[in-house]
Amino acid sequence: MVEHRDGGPRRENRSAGRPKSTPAGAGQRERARPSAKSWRQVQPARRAAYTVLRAVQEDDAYANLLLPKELDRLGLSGGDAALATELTYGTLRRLGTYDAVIGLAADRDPATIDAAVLDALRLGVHQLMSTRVASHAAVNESVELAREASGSGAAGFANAVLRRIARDNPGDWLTRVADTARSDDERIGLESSHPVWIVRALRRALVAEGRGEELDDLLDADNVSPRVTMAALPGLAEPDGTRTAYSPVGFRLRAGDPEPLVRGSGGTVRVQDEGSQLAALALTRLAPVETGEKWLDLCAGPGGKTALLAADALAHGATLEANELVPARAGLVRKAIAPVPLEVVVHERDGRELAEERPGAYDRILVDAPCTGLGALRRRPEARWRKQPSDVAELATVQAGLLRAAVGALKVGGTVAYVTCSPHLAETAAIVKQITEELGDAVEELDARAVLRRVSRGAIDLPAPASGAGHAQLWPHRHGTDAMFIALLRRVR
Ligand SMILES: C[S@@+](CC[C@H](N)C(=O)[O-])C[C@H]1O[C@@H](n2cnc3c(N)ncnc32)[C@H](O)[C@@H]1O
Repeated sequence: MVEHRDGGPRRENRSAGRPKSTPAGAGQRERARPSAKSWRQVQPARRAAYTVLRAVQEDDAYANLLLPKELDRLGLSGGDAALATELTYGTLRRLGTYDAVIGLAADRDPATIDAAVLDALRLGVHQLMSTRVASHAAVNESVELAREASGSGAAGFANAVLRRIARDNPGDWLTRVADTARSDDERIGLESSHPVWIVRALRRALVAEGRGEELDDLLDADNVSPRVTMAALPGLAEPDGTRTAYSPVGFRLRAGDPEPLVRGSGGTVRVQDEGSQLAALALTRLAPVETGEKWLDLCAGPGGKTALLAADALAHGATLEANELVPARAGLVRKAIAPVPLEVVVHERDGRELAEERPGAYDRILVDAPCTGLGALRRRPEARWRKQPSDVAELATVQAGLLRAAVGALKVGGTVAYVTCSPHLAETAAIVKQITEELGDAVEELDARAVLRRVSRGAIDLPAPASGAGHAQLWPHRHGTDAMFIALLRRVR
């Protein structure tokens, strides 16, 4: 039986506890610098992907931050860069399924396989099961990577496992993997490569709005790279491409790399998920802005939404302050808003303290709260394996504290937008319910879905939750956005 943590692959050092007598893959660790010959044998795109996989497993690196550096270091661009990206992201996303396949093909728990060899196997399995790469290339280069990592014994082991996997088609392996599941949720987790606790959390969120039947589509969407969406800062730039369906400032490039357009625009055009655009605009456009309104972005780093708030504040004569707990991220906020000619003070504080010190000060506050990020799994390929159910409870305390403090910092009649890029009910509806119950008739929840329908360029499918609450939930499979949650609370006394 393949061992999983909640259906996901184990992340502990896979060498630990490995039986000394196990054969190949296990280890003689004849690790040495790759020979000139082996450097020739492994394509740079595969080598880049493998390097990133290793760093993600060993150093807790983030693939989306490390991969561009690795591409740069190896001088990869165009098709090679695209291949390296697909191999890295695809392998990381599908790790749960691939480890289960490897466990069956090797007839041993993947946790007992040398970690560096296991990563080489995962890269090979991804190519065999999910790409059109020729199987001899997928097998040979992964075997070479295993050899470099752990010697000829490991190469023999990797060769045997990958050839066994290559013999049958991916559908057969998926059926075998599904047959190992002890429950329906575990089966769904293994097939879709999601930890079981995340499968359940996503299902609960969909069921809450009467759309439980969309779960498979959502899990599939998590395994596909999102299309790049751009935002044109209102009043400072115009959408320059195919317009997106919902955001009035969103568009897609006709083709190619967004970087030259971003640079050429002086930062007034930027890459931004359409859901993030809508979340910011739901606050700035929920009602006409009165000149002199005071706005605050309480959890601003790295500043994507701050830039949109700043542009709308500038256009309508409002003022804006921003705050971010982590100084390095506060620096990113300053950079993000630099293209907007508006004076914005960026505080570096715990948002709860900052807001508590300013009772009744603001007309509009954005609380884009720190969260598990379960709504952005498609763009953070390793995140699903890193997050733990215990993270949710810890974050919920901070989220409730930030929202409570933000409401206190509103003027009477002012509005806070509570936003997360997670659809987990404990981080979304439960936080809003807790704070509205706590504050009683001091706050009212506005109809965020109606606001979004007004802001949106086109019709937007936002079912009402059975609870009757006013929030809006966006979804990757339905809207093509990250799963952003948006609730609007108005202070009424
Ligand atoms: C979801 S991110 C915000 C994303 C940002 N609004 C954007 O669109 O680019 C949440 C941010 O809150 C920050 N944060 C975490 N705890 C905080 C706290 N207690 N007070 C203020 N900021 C906090 C995190 O460092 C993180 O940068």
